Amino acid sequence: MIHCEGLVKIYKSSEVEVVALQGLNLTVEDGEMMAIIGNSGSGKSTLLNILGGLDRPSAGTAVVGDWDLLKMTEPQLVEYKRHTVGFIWQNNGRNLLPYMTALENVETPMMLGGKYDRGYAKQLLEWVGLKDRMHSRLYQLSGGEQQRVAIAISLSNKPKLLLADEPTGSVDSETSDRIMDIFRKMNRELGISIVIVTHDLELANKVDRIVAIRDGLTSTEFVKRNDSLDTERVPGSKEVHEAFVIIDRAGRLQVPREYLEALSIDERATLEFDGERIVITQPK
Ligand SMILES: Nc1ncnc2c1ncn2[C@@H]1O[C@H](COP(=O)(O)OP(=O)(O)OP(=O)(O)O)[C@@H](O)[C@H]1O
Repeated sequence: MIHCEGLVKIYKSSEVEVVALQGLNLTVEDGEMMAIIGNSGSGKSTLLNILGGLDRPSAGTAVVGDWDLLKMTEPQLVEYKRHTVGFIWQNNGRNLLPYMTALENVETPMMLGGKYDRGYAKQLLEWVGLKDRMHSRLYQLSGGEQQRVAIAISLSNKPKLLLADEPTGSVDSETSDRIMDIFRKMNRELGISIVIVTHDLELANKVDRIVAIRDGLTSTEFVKRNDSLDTERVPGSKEVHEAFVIIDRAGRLQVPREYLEALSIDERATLEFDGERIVITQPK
């Protein structure tokens, strides 16, 4: 579904240049539900905005389905946003119309996209648990309910890929669980690929794969250890993820800063290979 290689994003203003993505690699399979984690400023939103067609990459490869995000013309970008991706923000106020009902809020983008389908709009609201509130105006709904309307809207164009930037950032833990259940259901039943950006490790643990971004590069990947086990059916089971460091085609990997600091390794290190292990040490 997603293939990024050597992806670079540079923000330029008159005085400064910020390299937000420095050659990032990421692959997401069709039908996968995964999370991206990373510290503030690591480049998570930049990546999501590029994948959502809201921002243009500076260099590298970024392909989503059949679309090449570096080569797309403006009209193709509009087409892409309209039919291939759905987007959910933490603060969805900018998408929702407060004096319209939940149903009208879902129907409006359908009309703009030329695919009006009232039955499907109602079905979406039912899926997100708002069957009884679909005729309520937005300002009459709680923050969590509004977030669920935003999820219904993001699915209104029947996207193949759903991008969610901190989707549970402003709701309580019960609503957060509910939102994750909805994502899981959409992923399983509609086969939508889902990428969730989050600070919340609890949330990230509910997906099969987590990719950590550090300084604009994918650094570590965590894969659920026993993904053949349906953990939802095993009460009290803890989901276990195994950590892998990501190595790109050129053999580059990111060594966690705390490891380097603990060994006082600065610009150079010694690399030894003993036939089984590669050992990084401080130069003698
Ligand atoms: N429009 C912009 N102009 C200039 N610099 C930007 C712009 N947007 C982001 N940046 C910079 O790019 C880097 C990555 O920002 P980004 O918003 O992608 O990080 P993030 O991981 O999503 O952070 P957070 O978790 O705080 O949202 C940061 O150094 C940020 O200051």
